Amino acid sequence: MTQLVLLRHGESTWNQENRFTGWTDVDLTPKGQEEARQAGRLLHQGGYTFDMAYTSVLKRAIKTLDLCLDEMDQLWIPVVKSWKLNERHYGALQGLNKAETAHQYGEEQVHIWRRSYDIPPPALEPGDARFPGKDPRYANIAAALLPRYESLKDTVKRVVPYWETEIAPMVRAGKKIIIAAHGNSLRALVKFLDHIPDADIADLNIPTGIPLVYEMGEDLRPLRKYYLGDAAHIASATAAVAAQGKVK
Ligand SMILES: O=C(O)[C@@H](CO)OP(=O)(O)O
Repeated sequence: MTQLVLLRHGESTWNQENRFTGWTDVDLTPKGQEEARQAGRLLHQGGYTFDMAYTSVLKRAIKTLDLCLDEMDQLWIPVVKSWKLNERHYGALQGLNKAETAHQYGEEQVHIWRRSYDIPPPALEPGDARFPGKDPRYANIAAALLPRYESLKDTVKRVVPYWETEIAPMVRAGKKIIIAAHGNSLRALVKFLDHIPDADIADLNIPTGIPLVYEMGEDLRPLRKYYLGDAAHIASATAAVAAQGKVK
């Protein structure tokens, strides 16, 4: 049996402000930092240890991993950062308040933008200063590979090959891995691991800062998965993510 832990970053400033975030590199709030530390405490109390960690190139995931590993006294493990684990690129929605967008375009449209499998958000205009090609952290990546928007399906197309070529071989080799990433990059991975049909993925919401443990067979087929922590808190945090697209 192998084990894998997925961890969505703690609350970010734009989670707190209820803004579409995507590739915008916003920081954790104090609550988000505490969620990350609490994740580390739960993992430590549960006797978990890791050989390696993977995260994105966005500071809310990097800092979450750091705070979590600090609580576990495991800051020394190798950490690989990849843009392939970044959040879904939310295109021209990035920065908009989700409830205001629901007010303007309707809750149904916002739900489609947030949770449909293959309907993308509006693209960034050519020349938009937010295009990742203008950001030095993506300087070594061909501009054609960098998104101006992504549907979840597009996110699956970058996350799953990264899982298959970089992370899965480590898990197969018996390495204990934690992946600290984002709501939708983790939804993409969970969809793949659990074989969730396209039509059903809309119902999956992942709360911030709560470790999700997978127990897997040798073939990396999930046998069991569970969040660590208080069940009522996990349920309300998950429902709160789903409700972010409602008119307030
Ligand atoms: O804004 C985002 O980038 C994501 C995660 O915070 O939001 P949503 O849950 O609406 O897909």
